[in-house]
Amino acid sequence: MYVVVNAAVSADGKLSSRRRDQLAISGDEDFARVDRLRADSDAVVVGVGTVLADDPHLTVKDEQLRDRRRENGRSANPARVVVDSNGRTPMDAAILDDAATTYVCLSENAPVERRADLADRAQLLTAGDDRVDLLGAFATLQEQGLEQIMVEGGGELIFSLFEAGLVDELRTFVGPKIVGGRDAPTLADGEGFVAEFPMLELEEFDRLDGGVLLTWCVEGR
Ligand SMILES: NC(=O)C1=CN([C@@H]2O[C@H](COP(=O)(O)OP(=O)(O)OC[C@H]3O[C@@H](n4cnc5c(N)ncnc54)[C@H](OP(=O)(O)O)[C@@H]3O)[C@@H](O)[C@H]2O)C=CC1
Ligand SMILES: Nc1nc(O)c(N)c(N[C@@H]2O[C@H](COP(=O)(O)O)[C@@H](O)[C@H]2O)n1
Repeated sequence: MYVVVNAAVSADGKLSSRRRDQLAISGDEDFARVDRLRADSDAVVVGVGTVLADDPHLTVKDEQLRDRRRENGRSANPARVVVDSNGRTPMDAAILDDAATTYVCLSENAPVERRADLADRAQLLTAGDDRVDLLGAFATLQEQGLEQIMVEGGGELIFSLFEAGLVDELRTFVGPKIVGGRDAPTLADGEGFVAEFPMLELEEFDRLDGGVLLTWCVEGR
């Protein structure tokens, strides 16, 4: 399995504003790059915080990219995965439509009624007692044949994935905007590291959309 985390941050490192609703940081060029990365992936993963905040669809937008996937014997869209300990994904969430297979990763704590509802629209997998155990969940996704994984956020999930040692590559678009706010989400939130910080090696940097795309490899992976 190879895990790429992709996110867009403002020049001051925020994923969105303190209101935690969807904020366009990328421009057209970067959104097109993200679409190509989705098209190259077997699955696109987000945390339930992103589902509740953004209601993302997580599909490939460019028809030619979807056609190319079909020509290669793949589904038009990659699978979608939401990490959701208690089954909080709303039944009318865009990721539960029939545009792609969706996996909901739950913990043992998820109420039976929520499981029953979600099972109508998604494949359920369970890992962890109170919170999703990411190592367990990602191992199950790999058993399902999902090898090339793209993670789109948000900050809580990205931190936990680094903590679990699951990230191979980080692609960060840094956009020309200041958002500010001590409570605005950043690329890696969670509890934060105080020692044994994950270290990165810069592989590439490219100017686009008035900002910069940074491609980092995680040391030791
Ligand atoms: N600019 C960008 O590229 C992007 C921006 N965003 C923005 O980010 C914000 C959402 O981010 P955020 O609030 O951090 O939410 P996340 O999408 O990171 O989801 C976090 C939630 O996932 C669940 N979860 C389950 N297991 C774990 C685990 N092991 N580790 C971490 N989380 C786990 C938790 O909820 P529970 O306990 O209920 O399971 C947790 O609260 C929004 O404002 C959105 O707009 C999001 C994506 C990309
Ligand atoms: N790459 C990127 N740039 C931004 O500026 C963003 N706000 C995001 N957000 C992510 O894209 C998801 C929306 O996907 P759909 O268009 O609905 O398919 C959103 O939930 C974030 O994960 N990404």
